[in-house]
Amino acid sequence: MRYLTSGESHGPQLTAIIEGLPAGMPLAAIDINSELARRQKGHGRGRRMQIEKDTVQITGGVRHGYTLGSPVALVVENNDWKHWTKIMGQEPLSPDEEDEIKRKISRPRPGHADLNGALKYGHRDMRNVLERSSARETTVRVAAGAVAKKLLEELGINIACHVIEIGGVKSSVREYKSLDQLKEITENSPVRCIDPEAEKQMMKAIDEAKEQGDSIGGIVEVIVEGMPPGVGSYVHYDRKLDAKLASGIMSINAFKGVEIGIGFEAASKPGSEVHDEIAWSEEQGYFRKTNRLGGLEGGMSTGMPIVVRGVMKPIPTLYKPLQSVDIETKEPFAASIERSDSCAVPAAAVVAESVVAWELAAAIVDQFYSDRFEALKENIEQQRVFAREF
Ligand SMILES: Cc1cc2nc3c(=O)[nH]c(=O)nc-3n(C[C@H](O)[C@H](O)[C@H](O)COP(=O)(O)O)c2cc1C
Ligand SMILES: C=C(O[C@@H]1CC(C(=O)O)=C[C@@H](OP(=O)(O)O)[C@H]1O)C(=O)O
Repeated sequence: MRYLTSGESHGPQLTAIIEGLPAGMPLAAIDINSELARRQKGHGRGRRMQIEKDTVQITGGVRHGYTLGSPVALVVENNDWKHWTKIMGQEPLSPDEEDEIKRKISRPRPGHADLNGALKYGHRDMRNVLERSSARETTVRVAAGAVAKKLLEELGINIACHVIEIGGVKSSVREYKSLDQLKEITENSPVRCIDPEAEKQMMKAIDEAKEQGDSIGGIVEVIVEGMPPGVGSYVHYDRKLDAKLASGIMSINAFKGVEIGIGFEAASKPGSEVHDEIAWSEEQGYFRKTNRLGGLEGGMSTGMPIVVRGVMKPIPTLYKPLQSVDIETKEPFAASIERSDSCAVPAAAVVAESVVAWELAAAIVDQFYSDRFEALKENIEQQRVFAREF
């Protein structure tokens, strides 16, 4: 199963085409719209999020609320597009507008894709780079992830996310009764954090960064319950499930690191405090007494909760810009300022949840017979029974 996306940040729409979904899976726009709305929330977002009200149109692959097995096409229109038709070259310019509107972006922002993209594709107007390198594209990645989440949900697999650090403020509440409880709390938190004290400090840190024309990053965590054991494989590098999850997280704009389970902490601990002892019970079959390795061993799911974290760097566009060089004059200049978020970690948590959902759903669809959704459901149930009785 795979998908591609198309569309510019200020173009008319974003599109995703998903190939390889089973036939007969229930799917409605409402399943996707709720996820799009989650991605738009979060303290620290810029004005763009007030302009957009992201909603999806399913323009292919679904009939009477069920997938057909043909490619599923998802479209999200950009409300902001109507303000950009001239800049994006879709409307003729009058001679007195030419100079003003065709003005090139020539001062690359450190940390964004501007300069590398210009050097790669030869664009002297770096708007041609930023339009596609913008995280606006994560809208349709979340739409594709919502389809994956629907598939997982139907198979009894539950997924959630939360923010565990922003600008150095750490959440110290790491216990929760259930994933559903975690979801309920984070949906009501402006920073998607389950620690009310840390939540206040995180919001303060975001406001301070904004006031100072600066930006801050953070760490998000995704948890998945109900994965059957044995998804992925140890036999080849490109079938390892942990590698796929890491690649998915690293593909999100501004993500610079990934951890699975205790992650980097494993470096300083003895093996006896890292590996999870194996146990067995009649009702559960095999299980681990702890879950320090985050539900993955040997590139495969263990059946324990999958725990993946990702670190997001601070947003590169700064209202108090860093020094850069104008590519036309080669003179030093302050980097250009585009309207920007000051912190997008809460939104990025939803993106991380979506990419994890996608990678897990794709691994399942690729591993089990999945032309017919009902058959896939039976196969997953059989795998659970097989593992329990093994
Ligand atoms: C949800 C989200 C929102 C973002 N918003 C902005 C923004 O408003 N301004 C900005 O400069 N970068 C923003 N970024 C980060 C850039 O898109 C990212 O840094 C850029 O694409 C360069 O890629 P890299 O950081 O992965 O190297 C955002 C990222 C995410 C995930
Ligand atoms: C549009 C979104 O995020 C954008 C990501 C982004 C960037 O450079 O990555 C820059 C900003 O774009 P704009 O200049 O249009 O406000 C953000 O708003 C979104 O998340 O939907």
